[in-house]
Amino acid sequence: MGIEVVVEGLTKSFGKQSIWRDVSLTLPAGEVSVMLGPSGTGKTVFLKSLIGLLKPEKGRVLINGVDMVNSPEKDIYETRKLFGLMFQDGALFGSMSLFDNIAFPLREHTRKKESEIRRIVMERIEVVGLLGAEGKLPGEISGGMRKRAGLARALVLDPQIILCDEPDSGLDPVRTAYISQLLIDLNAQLDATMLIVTHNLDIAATVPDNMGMLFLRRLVTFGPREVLLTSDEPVVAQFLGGRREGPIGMSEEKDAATLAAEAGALVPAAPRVIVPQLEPSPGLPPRQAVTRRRQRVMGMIDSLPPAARSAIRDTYAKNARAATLTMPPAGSGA
Ligand SMILES: Nc1ncnc2c1ncn2[C@@H]1O[C@H](COP(=O)(O)OP(=O)(O)OP(=O)(O)O)[C@@H](O)[C@H]1O
Repeated sequence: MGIEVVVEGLTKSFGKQSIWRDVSLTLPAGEVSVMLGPSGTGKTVFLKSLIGLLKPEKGRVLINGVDMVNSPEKDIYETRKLFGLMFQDGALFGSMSLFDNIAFPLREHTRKKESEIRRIVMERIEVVGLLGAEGKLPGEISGGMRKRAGLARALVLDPQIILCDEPDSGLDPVRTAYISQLLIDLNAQLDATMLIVTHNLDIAATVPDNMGMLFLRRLVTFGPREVLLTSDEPVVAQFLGGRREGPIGMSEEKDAATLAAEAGALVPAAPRVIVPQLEPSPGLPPRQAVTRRRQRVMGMIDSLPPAARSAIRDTYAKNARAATLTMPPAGSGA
């Protein structure tokens, strides 16, 4: 099963530029979480801080008792092996075939024989739907295929925590839908803890168990997906509605005068509908995170805002009805 990641009071700046302050959240073990946020709010910096590649000035990132900010470098290095990372552009070596790219972490970090490496690499290539393309160079395939190759490479060391930085960037809506399904399928197969950074509203609406949003140097919210999807915080509503009206401007933050002018002319946003979360593809095992998440969320339900509470109760009631409908009738012998 995936491992819980506990982030406490994380604060990061570059020189005088503050990126975010006092970020605290827990990525529940084996669940899928999404971090949203306008461009430049430090989502990639957050991912890099989780694996100890960037050092926040304050706070802790606890994984199996190791603090990825303050522990000795050798402990951080060892713990980093639990992660699989998928970068925005796939980050593949241009002169190596897809096979060699995907085999790279195994050749670099393990002493496995070439035959064993071949078995693992081909298995991962099959999982991401790239069978037949293993001999190609990254320059000879599409952006979507490069992303999937990047994902296959992130999977070869059997990661327990998977971080994906904008898995949808540069993809058309159909390819993005495939990537969304692939992420859910991977979660069903590996039961790994996953954090996906994205701007994509379809991924946000259909993939995660939990969602958070970074804006104006702080974590606006993080929790069960229903909390963000029903939130009436102006910044969340604007982002999820994909609207120009609201606190997010072209250069992140609008000035007070523009906001006041907009407030007068604001058309009420359409009510948001919560679409069902994706299920694993037929033939795959159910996601183990589902039962754990349900227990966890029902345990905290009284502390959530009323709109989120009723959305969660609705979702679980619908799931229960669906489960009853698919049960064979009593006495049918099926
Ligand atoms: N190594 C670095 N040194 C200095 N500044 C940096 C460094 N890495 C990132 N930054 C700055 O931190 C800010 C946040 O960058 P980041 O890439 O994390 O944003 P993001 O939310 O992932 O954006 P996008 O959605 O556009 O990818 C930017 O202003 C960027 O210039």
